[in-house]
Amino acid sequence: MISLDVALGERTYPIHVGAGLLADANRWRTAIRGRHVLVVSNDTVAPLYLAQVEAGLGEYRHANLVLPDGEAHKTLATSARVFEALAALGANRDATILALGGGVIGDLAGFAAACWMRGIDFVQMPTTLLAMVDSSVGGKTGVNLPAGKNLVGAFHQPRAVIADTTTLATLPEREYRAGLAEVVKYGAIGDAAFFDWLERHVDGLDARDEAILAEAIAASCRHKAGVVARDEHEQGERALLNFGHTFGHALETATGYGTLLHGEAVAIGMVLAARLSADLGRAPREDARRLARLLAAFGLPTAAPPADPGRLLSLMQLDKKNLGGRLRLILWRGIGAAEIVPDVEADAIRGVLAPA
Ligand SMILES: NC(=O)c1ccc[n+]([C@@H]2O[C@H](COP(=O)([O-])OP(=O)(O)OC[C@H]3O[C@@H](n4cnc5c(N)ncnc54)[C@H](O)[C@@H]3O)[C@@H](O)[C@H]2O)c1
Ligand SMILES: O=C(O)C(=O)C[C@@H](O)[C@H](O)[C@H](O)COP(=O)(O)O
Ligand SMILES: [Zn+2]
Repeated sequence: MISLDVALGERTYPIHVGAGLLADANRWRTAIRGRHVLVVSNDTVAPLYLAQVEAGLGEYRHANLVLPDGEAHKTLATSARVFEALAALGANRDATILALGGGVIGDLAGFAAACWMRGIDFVQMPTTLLAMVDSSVGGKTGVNLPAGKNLVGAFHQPRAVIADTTTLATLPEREYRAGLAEVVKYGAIGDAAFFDWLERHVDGLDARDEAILAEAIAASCRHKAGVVARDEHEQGERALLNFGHTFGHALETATGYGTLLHGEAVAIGMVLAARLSADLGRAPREDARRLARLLAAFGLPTAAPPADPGRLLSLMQLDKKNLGGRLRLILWRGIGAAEIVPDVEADAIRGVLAPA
């Protein structure tokens, strides 16, 4: 097992990554402070893993809420179902939500935890690669609106992250590959040596080699934990974690949530951001090609599906990073170096959005 902390003073919390952790209730029960526990999961994950979690909940007053699966359900309406379940359980301020699932469940259950009685504890129990390396860490919680991704949300840190890597055995191939996109992101934005390492370990990661995968998850969590500890509320450096996301979120919204997986949209978004950086003379074009090659080697898409560039641009205009009506994007200086660019010309963006 690998353990590391997200260092946030009194709110510091552990990330545990290892095989069999869901069944090891002693590991995660210490994160539960009160008597009431609501387990939030979905109808794909619950049949696989809920029993293991329930077995560890002996003396707690607990209930389960099993939601329909899918990004299309990461909505305000679904959060209302979590609030209703908390009310039915009689959950007070010392209640804890256990979020058992991928990033959709983590974001949604975390958002409900941030809102219920103005904030209760929650524990992230990620079961996808993407959730283990990214969404379970850092306290960004929220839901989508038809107008855009994650437009309603709160920063609310979990009490612990329990990543049981045995759950990855049942993760479908396409979802696994989508998780690799966020792993590549860490190398692309801030760690050229890690990027090189990923290039050398494509086969091992493809094969889900246990040791190589554990190293990739640990490295990703270390990156994210470091950034979050230094800039919890995205006043600066944390925005770099959004590399590829302004494009990616616009594509997810434009194509209807769930058509493109988040990781796939981010893969395409990173390629577009890298190409835009090269067009603007900020990054070597060969680095942009190298990034696209690595993503393609992981079986990820690198070109946008048909979508109206005007609509994409208007969706990008509602991105949370924009200030003063200006498009503020995460661009690139090349492998291992991303940067915040405060005022990117719409015409330059149109250039990379235009169908090839
Ligand atoms: N909060 C953050 O910092 C952050 C970071 C990255 C992504 N996100 C969000 O995370 C979401 C994407 O998360 P995701 O990629 O985990 O998608 P997801 O939660 O939809 O899970 C992917 C699919 O895998 C299934 N699944 C989950 N675990 C499984 C398992 N062990 N075995 C079999 N099937 C399993 C799910 O039911 C779902 O069908 C997006 O909404 C994205 O915006 C948030
Ligand atoms: O943790 C962060 O900060 C990130 O940006 C991580 C992203 O991978 C993630 O998709 C996040 O949900 C995007 O946040 P948003 O602020 O753009 O909605
Ligand atoms: Zn992301």
